[in-house]
Amino acid sequence: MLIIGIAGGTGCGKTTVVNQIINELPNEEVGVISQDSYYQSAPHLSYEERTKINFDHPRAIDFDLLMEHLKELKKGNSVEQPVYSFVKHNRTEDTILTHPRKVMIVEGILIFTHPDIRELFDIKIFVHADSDERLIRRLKRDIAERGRDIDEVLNRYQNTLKPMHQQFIEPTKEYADIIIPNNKYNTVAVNIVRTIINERLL
Ligand SMILES: Nc1ncnc2c1ncn2[C@@H]1O[C@H](COP(=O)(O)OP(=O)(O)O)[C@@H](O)[C@H]1O
Ligand SMILES: O=c1ccn([C@@H]2O[C@H](COP(=O)(O)O)[C@@H](O)[C@H]2O)c(=O)[nH]1
Repeated sequence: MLIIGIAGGTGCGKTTVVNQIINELPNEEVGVISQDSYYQSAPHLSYEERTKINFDHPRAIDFDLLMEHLKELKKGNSVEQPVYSFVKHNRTEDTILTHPRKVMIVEGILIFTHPDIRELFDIKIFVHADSDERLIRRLKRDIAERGRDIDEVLNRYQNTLKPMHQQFIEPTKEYADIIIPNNKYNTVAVNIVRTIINERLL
């Protein structure tokens, strides 16, 4: 199994890049795991309390479960990937049965901060977009898709997202084998990664 890690700050375009990469690849050969599915479950907290969680700190992620699932997939076993609700800020009751594939792509803002998880990646890719681009994209996306308003996004950006990005996410760029500039859609980079995957699938 080839495991590719794709990291980068919120709004840099990780999910979009992954979708572009896997589009046109046979879906029985390539699977995706999203770090977002592994936000800690917090059913004991009220909605109000959950809105105050710092979701951009590594402790917000259930890395133990993510590690366990990646190891199981590597062994050839299927896992139940949790489903997370950004609207409720909580893990849902649902899971997605995820089967091992020849190529597994793992994407998320903090996946390169965890040394043992970093070790599992055969290829590490960091997607870069400037912080103003990322903020604009995040504003539009979170208002359109994640039930937020402009104040929520800007407050979170100033209070946690920006400092956490600088402390935890940006420094992990140094672990990357490939850095994809993504201020604009980068079809050349997407095609290069797809070529690498296709070679593995031959
Ligand atoms: N290169 C790009 N140029 C303009 N908009 C983009 C680009 N890549 C992604 N987007 C848009 O920005 C938003 C955030 O992208 P997304 O892929 O969800 O980022 P991430 O997964 O890194 O948070 C989405 O609405 C997406 O359509
Ligand atoms: O309940 C939540 C959990 C996370 N977030 C934010 O999501 C991003 C990471 O997801 P991307 O898809 O990479 O943008 C992170 O910056 C958290 O702040 C949230 O808003 N609510």
